[in-house]
Amino acid sequence: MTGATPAPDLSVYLVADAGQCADAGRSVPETVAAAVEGGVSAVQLRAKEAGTEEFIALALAVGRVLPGHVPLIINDRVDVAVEARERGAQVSGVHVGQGDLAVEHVRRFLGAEALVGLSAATEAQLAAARDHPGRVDYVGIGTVRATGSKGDAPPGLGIAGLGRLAAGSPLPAVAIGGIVPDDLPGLRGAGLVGAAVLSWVCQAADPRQAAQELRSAWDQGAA
Ligand SMILES: Cc1ncc(COP(=O)(O)OP(=O)(O)O)c(N)n1
Ligand SMILES: Cc1nc(C(=O)O)sc1CCOP(=O)(O)O
Ligand SMILES: [Mg+2]
Repeated sequence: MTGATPAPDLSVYLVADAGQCADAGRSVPETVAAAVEGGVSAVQLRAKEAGTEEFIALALAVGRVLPGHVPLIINDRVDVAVEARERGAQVSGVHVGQGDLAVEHVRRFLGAEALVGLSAATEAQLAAARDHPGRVDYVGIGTVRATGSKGDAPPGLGIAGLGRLAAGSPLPAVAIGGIVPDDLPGLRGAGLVGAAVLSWVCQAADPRQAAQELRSAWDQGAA
């Protein structure tokens, strides 16, 4: 029997930022393991300051603490994703922004089965993502509100504005930027397939509890 690969669960999507984990005094694998216990369903590894070997080692270490059903997505660096896979890590895909390596090249390096995410913050970018020859699997739309976690983040759209953009997107859309648990029922109700979060988890005193709050808020949005 054949069947399409099931769509990954991006509902509570941790963007594990190496800088923020370090600032909080925790390793990235420690943060990720706690967050997965708390209910995170997808993990993106973001390490803006890391050298290439350091980033690959981090991907291998995070891969070791992730259960098989939680996809590991690498931020920006296709080379890191390819090499981490080569060394045995289960890397599901890569997330790129508008200024990063173009999706068709990401797809060429990672293959048809890979999960490729693209940031999109306008109707034009969403339309381009939909028609992209490299096939985009999901879009990340931001920001919900201003955030200190990304210097060049797009302006805050609010839940309603973000929901309007997502409603016009045929691709599954994940929200990002300034998200806290109280936002999740509204985002889910507006048609987003998930909420991507950095600081709420990475800077939390207790990342497991922070993730649990996100999980129960998302699940509550189904009621
Ligand atoms: C899920 C998700 N959405 C958007 C982004 C932002 O990506 P990008 O615009 O490339 O910015 P950086 O994260 O690379 O600074 C994301 N990472 N994840
Ligand atoms: C990585 C990133 N991308 C954004 C976008 O809008 O594309 S906002 C953002 C940072 C989100 O961090 P926090 O959850 O701490 O606000
Ligand atoms: Mg990027």
